Order: sequence, then C-alpha cells, then structure tokens
Amino acid sequence: MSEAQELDQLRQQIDSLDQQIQDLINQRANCAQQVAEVKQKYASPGELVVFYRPEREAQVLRKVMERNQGPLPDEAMARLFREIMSQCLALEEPLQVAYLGPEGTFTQQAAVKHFGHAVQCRGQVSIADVFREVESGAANYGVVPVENSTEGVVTHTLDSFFDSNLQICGEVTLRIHHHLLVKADAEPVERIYSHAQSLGQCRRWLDQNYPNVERIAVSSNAEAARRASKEANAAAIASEAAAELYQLRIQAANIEDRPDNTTRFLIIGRQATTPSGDDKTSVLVSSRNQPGALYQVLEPFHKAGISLTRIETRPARSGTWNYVFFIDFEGHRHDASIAPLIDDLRDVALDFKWLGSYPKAVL
Ligand SMILES: C=C(O[C@@H]1C=C(C(=O)O)C=C[C@H]1O)C(=O)O
Repeated sequence: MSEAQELDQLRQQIDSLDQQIQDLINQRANCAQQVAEVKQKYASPGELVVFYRPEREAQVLRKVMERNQGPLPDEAMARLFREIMSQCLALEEPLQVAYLGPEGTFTQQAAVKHFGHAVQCRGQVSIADVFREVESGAANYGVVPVENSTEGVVTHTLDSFFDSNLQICGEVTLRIHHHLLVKADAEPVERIYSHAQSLGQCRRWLDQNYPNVERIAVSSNAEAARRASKEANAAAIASEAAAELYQLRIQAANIEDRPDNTTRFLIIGRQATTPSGDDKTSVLVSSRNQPGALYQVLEPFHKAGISLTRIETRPARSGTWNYVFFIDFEGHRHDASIAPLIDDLRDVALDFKWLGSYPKAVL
C-alpha cells in the first residue's frame, strides 16, 4: 500500500469514530436535559432548582481518570470531559460566573479550568464585588484566589467570609507562570507594573534583572498589562493570556522565583454541596487570645484523627486581641467522624462558622 492509501484508510477510520463520538456526546447531552427535567419535577413550589452539582462533576472526572487506558494522558482526557460536561450543563442552565477580573487574570483562567468554556464569565473589580454578585443572585457562582504557594494567603478573600453567608462549593489550583511583558518596539523599561502578589512571586528575578527599576503594585496583572500597553517605558508582569489580550511581547518568560508556583482558588455559591467521596471542609473558629488557645483549637482534630490541610490566623475585627482561625480539613460535614469534632470545637471556640464542604480539586 502507498502512503496515500494508508493515510486514506486511517482517516476513514477517524471519520467513522468521530461520527460515533458525536452521536454519543449528543446522547449524553440529551440525558443531561432529562436530568434537568427531573430536577425541576421534584422541586417544591418556589424552590430554586440547582442544576450545577459540583460533587457529581468531581465524581465523573475522577472516574474518567481512573478508567483511562491511554494513549491520551489522564489529565488530557479529563479536560475533554470537563468541556463536554460544561456544554451539557449549559443546556440545563447557562451559568453566570463572577470572577476577580478584569479579563486576562489568573482567576479567569481558574474559572474556565473549573467550569469549562460554556459558562458566562463576568469580571469584577474586587473580591468584595465577586462576593456581592453571588450574594445578590446576579451570578450563580464566584471564583476568588485564596492562597499562593510562594506569597501565602489572600487576606481579602478570607476576611470576606466574616460577613458573608456564602458557601465554598469547590476549589481549583492553577500553576502560575509570570512573564515580563513589553510593547513590540523596544523601549528602556523604567516602571514595572503588576499585582503585589505577583511582584512578590518574582522578587528575586526582579532584584537580579531590574534592581533599580520602580515596581508599582496595581489592582490586577491584567490592569498592569493594560497600562504597559498604553504608557511609554512601562512593562508588566502578567500571564500569556494578558499578553495576547493587550498585544504585548514576552520579553522574559517564566520569571517566577519558584518553579512550582501555584495558586489555589475557591468557588463560592449559595448552596451547600453533598459528599463526593473525597472532600475537604473549611471552617472559621474564633478564640480568645489566651495561653493554649491554638492548642485547644487543634486538639479536637488530633483526637478525631482528622488531617488538617491548612490553618491561617487572622485578627478578629471584634475584640482587639481575639483571633480567628481559618481551618481546612479532610472530610465532609456529613461524615460521621466530623460531628464529635465539631461538638468539641464549639466547646472551646468563641464563635464557629461552617464555610463549606466541597470536592477536592480533581484537575
Ligand atoms: C447531568 C447533571 O447535571 C449537571 C451536568 C453534569 C454532567 O454533564 O455530567 C453533572 C452534574 C451537573 O453539574 C447531573 O446532575 O447529573
């Protein structure tokens, strides 16, 4: 057989497989539409029907990865299914997702990674605005950054939970690559704009390469890129997406000090999430600033044999020297082992608040 004949045969096979895949995807979409009808049928009058089910989506993605035989890698296959589910859910209900904008931020990338491309993403100017959009019902869900492996916690996000009744219904992590972006025509760089977190994540690189250039913190990396595209002698530290959006050139790529630089984002919504089988729970516990306070808060976890995944301390706004602990731990609020732990915590805490139980990030 000639090369042309062999290719022709294989391409016929691909065409036939594509047709089957397409038919199957539409059968799946049809099932999702029926799922929507069932959800509506069993809703009580006036009840808000919840179409998006993070626990089910996490289970679907985990199954895809478990049964995957290759040659496509598990994660690549899961990303394909992420998009299929996104389109299926859009047939049930087109979701509105508020994120910390503007367009081109890492938070927008995190939103797309978590929900897929079939949602309507709306950029907000602040973390408080993301909370407000979801609280008011203008958006179904919100996406906000919460911690970075190099720079630590995003305090605005944690503090927003003090006054909010929103629930955490998911988490997503993103590897963060920063680039130094400049305009196409080379000008000497006199100012570098970026978000304070990103300036911190590239501190060593900046000290080595631009020790005497002014670093200016702005509200987001995308805003930094916008300024660099407009002003003379300015550069920005931002993502590849921001470079494309503002037509900037990548002068130096991957300038983050730590190669494993990762940011974790939270998905916030108005409903609680049921167990997915591999979940995390976040709570807020406040205590008096007295000797042994942290020990008292941690002891119930040790007793219950529950692993903490994170603990952050913030000063409480009520009472000058009281502290609030933001604690993430493994398990779901409905797990049998959690109830006695919470009873013990309530005994030692001044205040206790559930922030949500949610599936651990799959992708
Ligand atoms: C189909 C459902 O609704 C949505 C779509 C899903 C999917 O396409 O698999 C999964 C969960 C929901 O977000 C469902 O609840 O099963």
